[in-house]
This record gives sequence, C-alpha cells and structure tokens, in this order.
Amino acid sequence: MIDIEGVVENIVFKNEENGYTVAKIRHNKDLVSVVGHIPFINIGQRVKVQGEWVFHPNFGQQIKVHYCEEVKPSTIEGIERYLASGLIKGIGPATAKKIVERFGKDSLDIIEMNPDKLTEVEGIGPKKAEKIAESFKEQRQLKEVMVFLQSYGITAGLGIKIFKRYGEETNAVLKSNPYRLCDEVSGVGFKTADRIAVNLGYDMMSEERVKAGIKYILSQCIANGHVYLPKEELVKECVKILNVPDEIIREQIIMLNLNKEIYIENVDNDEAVYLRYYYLSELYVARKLIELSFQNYNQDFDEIEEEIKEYENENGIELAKEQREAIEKAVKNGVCVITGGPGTGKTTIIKCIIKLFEKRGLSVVLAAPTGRAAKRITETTGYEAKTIHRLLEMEYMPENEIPIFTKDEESPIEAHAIIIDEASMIDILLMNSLLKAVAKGTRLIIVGDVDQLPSVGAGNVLRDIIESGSICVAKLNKIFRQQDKSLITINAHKINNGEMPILNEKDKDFFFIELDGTQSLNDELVKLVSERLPGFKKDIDPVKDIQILSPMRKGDAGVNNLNISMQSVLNPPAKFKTEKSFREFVFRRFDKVMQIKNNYNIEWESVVTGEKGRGVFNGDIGYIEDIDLENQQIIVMFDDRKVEYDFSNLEELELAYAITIHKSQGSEFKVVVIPVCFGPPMLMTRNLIYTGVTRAKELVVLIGNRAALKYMIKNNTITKRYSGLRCRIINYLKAIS
Ligand SMILES: Nc1ncnc2c1ncn2[C@@H]1O[C@H](COP(=O)(O)OP(=O)(O)OP(=O)(O)O)[C@@H](O)[C@H]1O
Repeated sequence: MIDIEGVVENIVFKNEENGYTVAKIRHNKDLVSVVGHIPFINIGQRVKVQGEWVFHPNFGQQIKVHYCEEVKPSTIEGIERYLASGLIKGIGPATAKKIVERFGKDSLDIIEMNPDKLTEVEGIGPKKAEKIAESFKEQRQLKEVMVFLQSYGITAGLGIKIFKRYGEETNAVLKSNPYRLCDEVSGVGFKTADRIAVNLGYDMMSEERVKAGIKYILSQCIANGHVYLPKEELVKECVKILNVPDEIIREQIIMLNLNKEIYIENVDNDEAVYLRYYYLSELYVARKLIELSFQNYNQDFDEIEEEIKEYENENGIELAKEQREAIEKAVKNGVCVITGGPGTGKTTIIKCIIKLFEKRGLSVVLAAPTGRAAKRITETTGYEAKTIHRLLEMEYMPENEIPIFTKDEESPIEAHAIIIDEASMIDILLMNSLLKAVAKGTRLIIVGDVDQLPSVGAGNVLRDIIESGSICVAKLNKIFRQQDKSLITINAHKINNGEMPILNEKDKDFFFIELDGTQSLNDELVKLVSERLPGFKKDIDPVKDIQILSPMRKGDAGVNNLNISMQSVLNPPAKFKTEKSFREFVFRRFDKVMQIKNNYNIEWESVVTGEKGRGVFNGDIGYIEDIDLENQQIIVMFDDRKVEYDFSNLEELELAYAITIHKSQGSEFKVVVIPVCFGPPMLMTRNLIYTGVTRAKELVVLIGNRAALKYMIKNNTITKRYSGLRCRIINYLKAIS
C-alpha cells in the first residue's frame, strides 16, 4: 500500500455513471497516473490517495486507488486552478481569476461561509453568487459523503446513488438507520447496510436491523427459487445469520406482518412467510388464471373437427388424436396448457392453432421468456415471436433499476389469443406481469415442457398450474421426430423416463466417451472440442457451433476451469488481440461471452439495419469484437447488435465457451458437449441432464463417468421449491364454485 499527496493535473477519463476515473497527479516532480472510483476529484484539487501500484500493458505503472480524500488547496495558484476547473457551476477560468484576485487565500471560505461577499467581484450578481454557493455546497457534501462511504468499502457508483437519494441528509440517515438503504436504494443489500452499521457501532439487536435481516433472508430464499419460506425455517436461518435470539426474531416477524411488509399464510400445512410483492403476485396469478379459465369459446369453434381436417389436407399432415385434442382445447378454453417433451409436436400444434385463428380473422400474438427462445420460435413457426418483456412493452426507469411494463390491466395486450412458448422458464413475477396484461376475452395458451429445469427466478409456475388440476391441460406423449434417424429426441425421452440412452451407434448423433480414472476430464474435453469433433463433423466451427454445457461451475469440469482452458486453445493470445483482465479471467478480442443478468438499460445498435434499442438479457451469447483500452470499453456483438460495455460493467459478462446447463434453458445449439462426473448432489439430477441433452439440434456428446450418468438419470428428486401457487389455484376455485 502506498500513500501520495499531490495536485490533480489532468483528468484523462471519467465515467459519469459510475465514477471510474483515470487522472494524472503531480507528486513532487513526478506525474503519476491514478485509477479508480474517485468521481469527486477534479483538476487543480489537492488530494491524498492510498492504493497500490499496478502495471497496465498499455499505460505502464499506475496507482489503483483504494482510498482518496481531498486536501484543501493551500496556495493561491492551487485555489485558482481548483475554481477554474469547471467543477463549480457559475465559475469559469476568468471568474476564478477575479475571485482569487479579490479574496486570495480566503476565497474558498468566502464561497462557503460568506457567499454574499462574492458580489464584490465584478460580473457576479446576487443570483450568481447564490448559484455558486449552492454548487460549492453540493460538491462539498458529495465529497464528504463519498469519503465517508469509501471507508465502508462502498463503491463510488453506489455512493453517488445514495447521495442522490438523501442529499445532505446522507450522513444523518446512515447514522440513524443504515438499514433504510436496503429498501430505499437499489443496489444496497443487507450485507452492505450491516457493514456500515457495524462500523458505526449500531445495536445488533435493534428492531431496524432484525427487520431488515428478516427481509434479507427472505430475499435470499427467493434467489434460490423459493417464493416463500416456512416460518420455522425462517426463524432458524435468522438466528444463525443475524446472531439474534429466537424471541426477538419472532417479535419482529409479527411486526413486519402487521405493517404488511411480509405476509404469513397457511400453505401446504406450513406457516408460509412471503415478501409482500411475491405474496401479491402469487395471489394474483392464481385468481387471474381461474378467472380467465372460466371463459369458454365453444360456440366459436363448433366445427373444429372439420377445420382441423381441412388444415391437415392443406398442409399434408395427419395429426394424432392427442394433437387434435390439444388444438381443440387451446382454441375453446380461456386458458390452456400444452406440455410435452422434445419432438412431441408442440410447434406443429402452435402453427395449426395460429392458422385456425387467422382464418376467422382473430388476432394472435406469440411470445417466449427469452430473446433466444423467441428467435427460435420465429424460425420454426414462421410467425414473429416477441420476448414477453417486449410484448408487455417494457420501459426502463433508470432510477428504479427495475422494468416497468406499459401493458397492464388498464392497457392490456390487444389480441384474441396469446401463445407463450418455453413456459417452463417463466417465474412468478413475470407470470404476474403477463397476466395483468391479459384481458378477459383473450385466450392464453401456455406451451412448455414441464420436465425441463424450472425457471431461474422464483416459483414453479408451469408445474404448479398443471398439478393444480384446475386448469385445462393437454399432455403430448407421442414422439413424432422418430422418422428421421436422430437419437437425440428418443434418448431425451428415455432419460426422462429414467432409462439409459442408446449410445455410440454408428452414423447416429448421440455419443458417450467414457474416461478411465486416470484421464483428466478437462484435458479430454479440450481435445474433443478443439480437435476430435471438428475432425469428425466437417461443417462445424468449434467456437460458434459447439457449446459445452456443464452441470457445475466449480471443479475440473466446471464452467470456470473449462472456460480458461478452452480460451487458451480456441482463442489464444496474439499481438492484435487486446485484452482486459477481470477477476480471475481475461477477456480477449474474439472471445465468446455471455450476458449473465438482465440489463434492460444497456444500449445496442444493429450493424445491419441501424436500428437502436435497449436491453441485453441473461443468457444472451455474443462475441467480443474489440477491446478499447483508451475508452475503457469492451464491444460485443450479439448477432447483428453491437453493445458497448464500460469496464465498470464487466461483472455482467462471462466467458461462454462453457456455460452451465441452468443458463442454457430456452437455447439450442448445433452440438452440445456435456461433461458428466460426480459433483454436488443437488446437481446430480435427471431434469438437469435432460435439459442439457434437449438443447442439441444435431449432435450430443457426453464425456466422463458412466456411473455418474446412471446416477443422474435415476435421480428423479426434483429440488423442492417453496411455492403456494398450486394450493392457491385449487383453493380459489373451491372458494368461488
Ligand atoms: N402428426 C404428425 N405426423 C408426422 N410428423 C409430425 C406430426 N407432428 C409433428 N411431426 C413432426 O415431428 C417433428 C417434431 O415436431 P415439433 O417440432 O412440432 O415438436 P416440438 O414438440 O415442438 O419439438 P421441440 O420441443 O423439440 O422443438 C417435426 O419434424 C414435425 O414435422
């Protein structure tokens, strides 16, 4: 750690959003580069920085700043440069000169304490004096808050957000109840607030802390897919994590319930504790599904059988009985779920349903939870599918950091029918937003494969709807894709039924490479993807066409290690490939990368059409086109869409030569390679391997340990998710019928 003090000579770069700054500081005779989240520094300012020397391949030695504070400029020249820097609204170089000429070393004190006196300077009237004083005060407060927050490890970006919310009250709020931040400033979680509180000597048994802690633990359970937590489990977790006695926690659970910040209700013989929004969403979804399902459209389609026949003749296809029934249910009911594994004809049915509606002039919209899924459906059906977010006309509110949907109860989606595909990926919040925008009189047709992994977000929506037995469901069991020689579909169904797949048949598309105990799975995978597969199948590109899907993140065959080894072989360093280190990885020009969280705000521009828009979503895969070290940006192409990532946003990107099976939901790849070995029990499940295998279009290669594969296929335990939707649908139907 080194300390230096000096005057800021130059700001080379400043990201206004997050405060990332590159500056040159005059320290004795040397000009030193400093980099870090130090938004408040400005030319002419005297600063003390604490940090460490790092070496940058292009810019050489520089100090990575951990802590920075302003030292008041002490010389007249220093004060003048500081005032002239443009930091204070109303003062430019000429005015700065005049102020310093008039007040000398007292200039800053005058601005702060006696701004009326500024009118003594030529060109400054009372209004301008006031403006200068205000701007100066704001800068001072921001600086104070930032210095204060820095000492608690809060980044500048977050610090600015906190300051914007509370202004000059910031310090007071933090001192009186830092836990307010968890509710009022997005991006601040319980752990950050708790760190500030501990540092301030806050009472660890206080009501504010315990309440915030309870809500934090509930939000953690949501991050694990649950919609609620049974009360006893919640209390136990709180005691462990907050280190507070049982009775204090129970007391605060009651208080939160009284304030309607959490809800407690009996679900499945559990006392279920919900965060407010999740409770309201579950309630709404159950009620709306039943209400919509009460509508029926039998009279509109009284000659459906003939119409389906006509469709069959026109399209040269003979639909199976269960397919015809599914179509009939879909067009006649207010809500209908169509579920089936790969190749059971879901897409075929969707096409027929759309045609039947179109024939009578009824409008249909088609949507899916992710961009990639929507694109795939567009390709397979020939009808344009949107993402659900787009269908709901999402608008992003920067201050909320959450999407707002324009389509809702007041302004519903205008269509006679809405068809949603890949519905296993819909979580409870998205279902809530979707249903809000479905008007009575619009049919909702939900299509998906219930045996895929459930949604990343909270809930078990598709499974709960089906298991409620209260909503019309059409189950498709027969596989139609058998006609071609593909084993992928057949094996996917075998796996789903708990049987071992047919492996390694000549001229087929499903292989298993068994390793003996001495071979490294990682090494063999690298050889397979970079040499053996491209040699075996001529038309495939190892980067673009092959996707490694690993059950896990860690370990020899986990995504993290595989990405490092695959990158070194498929995209090794070269002079012309710029690089940027980030955490334990290096991003390199041409790398395959994936967006790992929804970012509704980031801008894109199509290099083909010039169209501009916002939003890159969790699971989107792209390629690094360039790394611009000067502007501190990584430019990524997602198909034809160009997106610029500031270096401060890199936590949203990951290398994607290997991705987890969880992240692959809803996507398809030409060739899928899956490492199979023993790992954490919760990842050794049938629906995980089933989801992985069903992502492949042309070839599946499993590699690893046969016993592990067998174990996964036999292990049909579906990790329990606490969700009350099934119960609620049943109860709501009972209550009103
Ligand atoms: N009744 C039928 N007779 C003959 N072929 C059919 C029939 N129904 C569907 N198919 C064919 O079976 C294949 C799989 O059908 P489809 O793509 O509709 O299934 P899917 O359930 O959407 O599959 P996936 O979920 O894997 O995309 C297609 O080639 C389709 O043309």
